Order: sequence, then C-alpha cells, then structure tokens
Amino acid sequence: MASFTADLSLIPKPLPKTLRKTISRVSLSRKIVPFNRLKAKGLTMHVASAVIEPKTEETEEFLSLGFDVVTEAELTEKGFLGLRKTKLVCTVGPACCSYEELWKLAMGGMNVARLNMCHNTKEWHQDVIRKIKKLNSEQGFCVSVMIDTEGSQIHVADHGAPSSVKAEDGSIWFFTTEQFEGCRPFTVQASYEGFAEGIKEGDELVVDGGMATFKVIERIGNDLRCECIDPGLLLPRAKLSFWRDGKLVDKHHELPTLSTKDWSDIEFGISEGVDFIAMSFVKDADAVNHLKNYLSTKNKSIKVLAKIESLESLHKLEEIVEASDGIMVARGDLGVEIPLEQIPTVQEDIINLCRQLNKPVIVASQLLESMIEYPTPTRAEVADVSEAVRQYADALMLSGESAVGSFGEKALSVLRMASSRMELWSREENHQSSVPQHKLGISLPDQIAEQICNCASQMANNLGVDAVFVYTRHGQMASLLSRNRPNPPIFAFTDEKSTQMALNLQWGVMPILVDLSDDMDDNITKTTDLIKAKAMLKEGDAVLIVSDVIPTRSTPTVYQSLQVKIIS
Ligand SMILES: Nc1ncnc2c1ncn2[C@@H]1O[C@H](COP(=O)(O)OP(=O)(O)O)[C@@H](O)[C@H]1O
Ligand SMILES: C=C(OP(=O)(O)O)C(=O)O
Ligand SMILES: [K+]
Ligand SMILES: [Mg+2]
Repeated sequence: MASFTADLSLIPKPLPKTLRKTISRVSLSRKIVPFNRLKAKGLTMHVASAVIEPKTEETEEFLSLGFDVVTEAELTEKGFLGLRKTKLVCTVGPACCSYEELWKLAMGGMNVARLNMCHNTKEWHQDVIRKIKKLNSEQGFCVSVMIDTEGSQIHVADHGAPSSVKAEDGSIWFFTTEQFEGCRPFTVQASYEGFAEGIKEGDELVVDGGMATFKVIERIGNDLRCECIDPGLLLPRAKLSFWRDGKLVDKHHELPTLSTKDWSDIEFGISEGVDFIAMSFVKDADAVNHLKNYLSTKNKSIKVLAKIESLESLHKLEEIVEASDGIMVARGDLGVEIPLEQIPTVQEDIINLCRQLNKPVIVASQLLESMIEYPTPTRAEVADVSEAVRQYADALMLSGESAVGSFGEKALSVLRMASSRMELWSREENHQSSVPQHKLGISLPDQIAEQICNCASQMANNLGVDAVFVYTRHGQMASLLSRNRPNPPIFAFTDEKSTQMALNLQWGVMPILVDLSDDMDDNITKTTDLIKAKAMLKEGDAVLIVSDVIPTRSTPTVYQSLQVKIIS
C-alpha cells in the first residue's frame, strides 16, 4: 500500500542560515505535489532538513577516499557556488605529454585527457595514459581518459613539405592516392584510395572547409588534376571535401565508421582501461550500437561518445544521440561539411537535444585556436567559449591549443575563467529556470527518478542550499540532476570507479568514490563526515540529499534530503 509523507516539521529549528533567508517563500508542498499522483503506485516521499554537525573522529577513514584534489582546493577557496560547473577536456600531444606537463594541466582543472589515435604511436599513447593514471593514484587527481578513433576522414596524407605549402591562384595540382618516396612538386597525396571515385570534371575540391579551393579539370584513374581557384595554404593532414553545384558530395557513406585500425585502437583502449571512446565520423545509431554491444560482451563499462562532424550525422542526429553515451560537437570537420555560418546554430541545437535526451555534450575545436601561437586569446575566441558555456554545454575541449601549442596551460586557464564568469552571470540572470520539459522515463522507476531530480533541482535553487548530494551506482540520478543545471554543485557519491570517471564529463557533477552500503543513513553520515572532515562543509551549510536507495532508518537531524521509497 502507498504511503506519502512530506513532513516539513522535520526541518530543524533554528533554521540553517541559508534556509532562513528563503523559508518564507519556500513552497515545499507545491513542489512535491507531482509525487502525490504517484501515491497510488506505492511511493513514499520523505522531506527532511537539518544542520550539518561538526567534525567527528570517525571521519579519518574517509580522508583518503577518491575526491579530486583540484576540486577540493577550489571548493575551499571559493565555496560551493564558486565551483566551476563546465568540464574541461584537453587533447594531449607532444607539447604536454611529460609527467610534469600533464600534472600542470591536471592542476589547471583538466577533467578529461583526450588522445586522438590519428596521431602518434600506440607506445606513445600508452605512455601518456599510464602517466595520467599515475597522477590520479599518486597525486589525488581524478582525470578521465578519452581516446578518439581515427575514423574515415579524407585528408592530405602528404603535400611534400614538413609544414604548409601555398597554392597560388591558377596553379595546377595533382591529387593522388599513389604512395611515393620523396617530394613531387604540385602533388598532394590523399589518404583514401577511393578518393577520386565518382568525382567529375567541374567538381570543386575544398581544403579545410575553405582554406583553399580547386576545380577538377580532369580525372586520370585515381588521380585528379585540379586548378587552384581560391588560393590558400595546404597544411599537414588538411581535410578534403568535394562539392558539386553548391552541394557536398558525400564520400563518408562509402567508408566504414570503424576501420581495422580503429578496432585495433579500441582493443588498445580496452586493455589500457580508458574511460571514453569517441567515435569519429559516426553516420548513424548502428555504428554506435555496434561498438556498445561489443564493449558489453567484453564486460566493459567504457562510455561511447559520438562525434558529430559530418552532414550525414546531422541528418540522423536524434538516433545517434539516443544511442550514444555522449556527444562531441566536432566543429573542425563539421565546418568542412556545412557552411561555417551554420555552425553556431547547429551547435546550440545539438546541445539542446543532448540536454533533452540527457547525454553529456562536448564543444570542440578552435575554441582558442590563436593561442596555439599567441599567449592571449582573441576577443572573438573568448566570446565563442562563453557562448558554449551560456548554452550549457557539459564540457569544452582544447585541441591543438594543448596538444601542440606553446600556451596550453594558459589556454586552459582562459577556459576556466571564462566558464566561471559566464556560469555566475547565468545564475544571476536566473537562466537556469528553463528546466527541460521533455520527459525521458518510460518505466515508472525511471519516471520517478527523473521527477525527483527535476523537483530536487528546483528545490535546491529555491531554498538556496549549498550543495546537492546524490548517491548513485550507475550515475543515472547524478546525470538527471545535472540535466537541470541547478545552482549548487552536485556531489555524486558512487562505489563504482567507472561511474566516477564517466561523471567527470557532466556539468556540475563532482564525482566521489566511496564505499556505499545498503544503509542509506549510514552512507549519508559517512559522506557528510568525509566532506566535513575536509573542511568543505561547515556548521549551518545546507545540503539537499537525493538518492534512489531505500533508507532503513530515519535520522532527520543530520541532513536535508528528498528521498523517495517504492514499497513493493
Ligand atoms: N598524439 C599526438 N601526437 C602528435 N601530434 C598531435 C597529437 N595529438 C594531436 N596532435 C597535433 O595537434 C593538432 C590538434 O589535434 P586534434 O585535436 O586531434 O585535431 P586534428 O587531428 O583534427 O587536427 C593535430 O593537428 C596534430 O598536429
Ligand atoms: C574534434 C574533431 O575531430 P578530430 O580532431 O579528430 O578531427 C573535429 O573535427 O573538430
Ligand atoms: K579523429
Ligand atoms: Mg574531426
């Protein structure tokens, strides 16, 4: 039989400082009315609130538990509301691959280290992954590892010079798939042997989304003879695309999403224990499902991210987002396939869809491109970064800025500062009120989880609590809270290492690894003690506690919480 309680008398007197300010307009009963409808389904809801008690002796055993040292320092310095919510991903390359350089990035707030398998050797990648794991275990960081598959990109394999070559207006060039030694002037090697197939005289060959443009004059077997009609630079690995009558000629559909090399890189990622695999040039949900199924047969909880970087992936966006564990807006290649002026709106649409469907989303490429060479960003770059934060992306990514740039650490600090500033502004402007309306849950327990998280986020904002605590095994409740982008940070306590590492990518979630027991009260006591012992909670702080684990006894004097129990 159902039981329903919303016991406001459990809120202690005197009220915590933060509650005292807002209690007159707290409409707890109104907030929880939706649950009333679930009453008949066998639910118990219990609302309680109290003051955090001072430090106790028993807390020592939790001191060594998994909480990122950088977040901890930030929290001590800036308080709960000052914690940065937007997550930061850094591409690791030759400019930042030493232990010390990686340490600096970790100190600078890198949440996820990304390794693009397009570049360098497996040994090199292995060395970097091991250094990151060592930093985590020895220095107390919590940095997740992501690898990107190479995918089937059509690009320049060699243009005969170590850096760039200039293509002059009217000059004649050969694009070939033939492999040869040494340098042939005006000859560019393309990466894919089917490169010229289906290409006709008069088609346009666009380099790097407009860096230079050629007109196809003649097709000779696998070679194309072209005339440069818009001069520009040919960079190493420049991206190539074909256009006919103003429309993209789709070459991706001919190519497999995962090549033999990609599968070998995936095996490598599995054996090195990476946390995320980002799939390049995903065409549809099948590709994502294929990899996810493969990983599940191997019993691996590695998260699969889909990179949206082709026109085709935009056409199937919804099914791809549904199928994947997260999305990367890979603006570099996307800008080759769609006109650049469409990127800003496409980015916002993808971010909104991801939030609706509750998938984390990374905005990537050229965020601070000029910082590869210069120590300060352009105003336009800072505006671009801030815009992605305003749109509530989960994460921002550095590419060349950290991988090969001279100012990677500084670029990371620009991301950090710009996100903190924009987050504060959004909060003050109360932009967070636009809670997603889309309903995700199908089964009743899923619907309940979703509704609890929606209401909890509103309550957290309305009450002005300092933090939200969530107890989660697979990260679902934490991510549903994050989806609402609440004002206070979300501390997600989990006993699954893979959940902790996956939550690193989610907006506003601070994942913490602890032993969880079936006794919820015990968990709550343990974890509040942990945070308190680290001097991150003090007397009078208010915490909203969310969990889908059934409590076994009631201890209304140590927390404010929102708990739902399903009685079978
Ligand atoms: N592991 C690596 N080894 C050497 N160079 C790298 C590595 N990773 C990245 N880079 C360099 O950094 C640049 C940016 O990297 P990335 O974000 O992977 O973008 P992309 O490959 O699309 O250019 C690359 O063009 C490449 O020059
Ligand atoms: C992130 C991207 O992918 P990659 O760096 O692998 O080309 C991109 O295209 O923007
Ligand atoms: K790639
Ligand atoms: Mg790409």
